[in-house]
Amino acid sequence: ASRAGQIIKDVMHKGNLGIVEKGLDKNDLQTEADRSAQKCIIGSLSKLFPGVTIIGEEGPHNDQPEDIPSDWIVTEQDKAVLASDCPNEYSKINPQEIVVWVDPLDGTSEYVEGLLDHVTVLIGLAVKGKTVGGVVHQPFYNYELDKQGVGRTLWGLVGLGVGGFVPHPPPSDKFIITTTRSHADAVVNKTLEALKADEIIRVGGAGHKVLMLLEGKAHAYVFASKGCKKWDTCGPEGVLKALGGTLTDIHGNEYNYAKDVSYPNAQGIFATSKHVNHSELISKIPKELKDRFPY
Ligand SMILES: Nc1ncnc2c1ncn2[C@@H]1O[C@H](COP(=O)(O)O)[C@@H](OP(=O)(O)O)[C@H]1O
Ligand SMILES: [Mg+2]
Ligand SMILES: [Mg+2]
Ligand SMILES: [Mg+2]
Repeated sequence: ASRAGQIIKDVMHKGNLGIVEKGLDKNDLQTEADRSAQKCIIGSLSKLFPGVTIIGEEGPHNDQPEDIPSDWIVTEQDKAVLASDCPNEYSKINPQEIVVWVDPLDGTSEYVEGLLDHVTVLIGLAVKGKTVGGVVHQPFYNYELDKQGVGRTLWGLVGLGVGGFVPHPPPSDKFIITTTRSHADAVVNKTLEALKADEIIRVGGAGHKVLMLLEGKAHAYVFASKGCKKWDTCGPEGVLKALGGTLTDIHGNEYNYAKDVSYPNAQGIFATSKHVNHSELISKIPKELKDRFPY
């Protein structure tokens, strides 16, 4: 994830983002950074873990090894994480039961607009369809103060814990929701109104919004839309879950991350930190809004 983050920075510094619109949707962009970062992550992981299914946002991985620059292929692993004991529940997993969901650049709209700290690299780990871990790398963390910064990498594994950041509870004297800044519609906004937050913070990226929960800047991430996909949520959910938080659809059901599922999170996103009563908050969404999902 951090090598991909460096590639994302290199593309920004070169200045030609190579933007294309995906399909017919002017709100769904892809840049050279999305494409190259995915080659780096999937090229590296598929070499290290050939039996594991890896699914990336930017399409199937058809590259031959010689098509990927050799310095994009990472073989070293994080010594600090590997020094931890692997929880027992993971000691007998077959590679066939694992799916890795890769969002090489989350927050592409914000990357293009220069809101650089909204950008993250997301790698999620699912076993038998359930999210068990994740990595959220923020390449431009603190970039306005620390121009030479290397970003930061947050990780979590259910049963082991989290690393790369200091968890923080949200304020107890007000209720804050974070949501999309670039993909809102009438249903998204009506759902937010029903929850009666004191403050709504609109920022880019599914990864960035889960960061806000991890660091106590918001109580809930609510997005009543089918726009997010499995690669947007698996990685962030892994870190959140490892810290006792919850990410579900707007009915309160967990998503299935097995390799044959459809990509859209068609029933919306509802995520809370462990300091919030998830089901009580979901019960505040009016039935007529919930009944619109999936749509
Ligand atoms: N209506 C929509 N169409 C396409 N993608 C959408 C979408 N709504 C949300 N997403 C995707 O979900 C992620 C989080 O969105 P948001 O920042 O609006 O909360 C973004 O991921 P990417 O930037 O990786 O594509 C975004 O593209
Ligand atoms: Mg995208
Ligand atoms: Mg994304
Ligand atoms: Mg993306």
